[in-house]
Amino acid sequence: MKGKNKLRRQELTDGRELWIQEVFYTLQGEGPFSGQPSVFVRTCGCNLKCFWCDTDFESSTWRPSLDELLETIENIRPSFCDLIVITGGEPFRQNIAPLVETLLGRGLRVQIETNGTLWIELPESERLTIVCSPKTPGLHPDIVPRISAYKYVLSVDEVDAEDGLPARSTQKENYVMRLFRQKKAVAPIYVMPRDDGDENLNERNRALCADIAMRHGYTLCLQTHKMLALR
Ligand SMILES: C[S@@+](CC[C@H](N)C(=O)[O-])C[C@H]1O[C@@H](n2cnc3c(N)ncnc32)[C@H](O)[C@@H]1O
Ligand SMILES: Nc1nc2[nH]cc(C(=O)O)c2c(=O)[nH]1
Ligand code: SF4
Ligand SMILES: [Mg+2]
Repeated sequence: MKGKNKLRRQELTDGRELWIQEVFYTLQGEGPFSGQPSVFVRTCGCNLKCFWCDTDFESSTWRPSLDELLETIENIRPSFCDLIVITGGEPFRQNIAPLVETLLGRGLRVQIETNGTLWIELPESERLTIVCSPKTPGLHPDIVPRISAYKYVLSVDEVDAEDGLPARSTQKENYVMRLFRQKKAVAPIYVMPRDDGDENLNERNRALCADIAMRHGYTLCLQTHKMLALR
C-alpha cells in the first residue's frame, strides 16, 4: 500500500471468520517455493506501513467464514496443487490458526509470508513453512525459532557494507536502521530486489541482489510473477 495503509493491531478472534483481500491460483513468485503452482490467500490489514509496499490489502469487504474460505480454496485448487500460501497484509494480524490447522489436516502444504513481528501459536509440521521478510530491527521472539527462511528486500544505497542486508528503515524513507539479523545463521537467506516502480532503479536493484548473493552466499529470488504478468 506504499505506506498509505492504516496501521492495524493484531485482532485475536476465534479465527472462524477472516477479513480476506483475495484468493487466487498462481505460481509462487518468491522465496524457496518459487515456480510452484499455489493457491494464494491474501489476508487484509497490516500492523506496519512500508513506504515501498507493492500490495493492496485494504480494499476488500469480504469476511468469509472459515468454511466459505476453505470452499473457495478448493474450488480453484487443481488436485495436483498442494501448496497454499497465506500472505497479506500481515497474516499473523488475524487468528489464522484454524485455517492453517485445517489445511495441514487435509495433507496440504502451507507457506506463510510474514513480516515476523506478530505470532499466533501454530502446530509444528514439516508441511508448514514460515518465510519471514524482516521490516524491523526486532521480531516477535516466538516466531524466530519457527522461521524456515528469511527473504530480505534490497535496494541500492540502502544495504550494510558488512553483510549486504538492509540498513534502512522500511517505515521511514532514508532513515538509518539495521533490520533484524539472525544471531546464528540457521535459516537460509534469500535476497530479492525491491520493486520501486522504476525500471532503471529495478535493474540496479536486481544487479545489487545478484552481487550480494554471490558475495555472501545468499540465494537470489526475483518476483517472477511480475515478469510473467501473473498475479
Ligand atoms: C506484500 S508482503 C505481505 C506479507 C508480509 N506482510 C511481509 O511483508 O512479508 C509479501 C512480500 O512482498 C514483499 N514486497 C512488498 N513490497 C515489495 C516491493 N515493492 N518490492 C519487492 N518486494 C516487495 C514483502 O517483503 C514480502 O516478502
Ligand atoms: N505470484 C505471486 N507470488 C507471490 N509471492 C509472495 C507474494 C505476496 O504478495 O505475498 C506473491 C504474489 O503476490 N504473487
Ligand atoms: S509488512 Fe508486508 S504487507 Fe505490511 S506494509 Fe510491509 S510489505 Fe506491505
Ligand atoms: Mg505480491
